Amino acid sequence: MASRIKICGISTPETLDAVLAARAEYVGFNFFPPSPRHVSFDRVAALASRAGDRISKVGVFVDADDALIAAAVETGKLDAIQLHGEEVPKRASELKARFGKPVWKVIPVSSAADIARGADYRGAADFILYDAKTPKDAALPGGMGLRFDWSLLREEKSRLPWGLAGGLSAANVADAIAQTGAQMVDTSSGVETAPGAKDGDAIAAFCSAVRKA
Ligand SMILES: O=C(O)c1ccccc1N[C@@H]1O[C@H](COP(=O)(O)O)[C@@H](O)[C@H]1O
Repeated sequence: MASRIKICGISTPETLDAVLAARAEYVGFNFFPPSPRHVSFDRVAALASRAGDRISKVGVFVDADDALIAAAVETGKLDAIQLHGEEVPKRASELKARFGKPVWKVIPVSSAADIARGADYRGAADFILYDAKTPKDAALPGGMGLRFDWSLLREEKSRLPWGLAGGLSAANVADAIAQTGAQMVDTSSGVETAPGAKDGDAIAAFCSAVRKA
């Protein structure tokens, strides 16, 4: 079965239409203010209503408080909450209980020990997304086009559904799927011409490469 696809960091109607046309399963809206892909509430309301039920809408949060997540869930009509910060398992379970939405926990990876941390979220999160660890002094914890050593995923034992992110593009996603068997692949900067500027052709090429993989 083809891997599911998430295109993350969508902030314009034109690029949302490209994601819909390419039949990705998930679109990501970024609620981390320092990100070049951050969306305002006004904008996300318009995007959510344009998308309707044609795609699952995932909100990306970095150590956000409940008030921000509540406003985003409501305004962006979110179907899932992606935690891309240092949220511990207890925080993931609290958010799952409070909002009644699937919680995706991102695990930043640079070693086998990081992959093992996925199991800590059993019973707390619904889905694990393995992404490359960004440098300590980086402005963003994701969205930097960095890859990790995919062979580390051979040790994946969380027993949770999981996906792969980090430096994926149309050029390497088939190889990533072949090497890891990822059930879902997620990209942001790999379908851009500049940080935050998504490219419709690159989105289509990415989705096509996943389906051919
Ligand atoms: O994209 C961002 O700006 C971002 C900011 C803060 C947290 C997460 C962010 N993006 C996520 O990171 C992955 C990997 O990005 P990339 O493909 O390597 O550019 C992306 O899929 C988003 O889920």
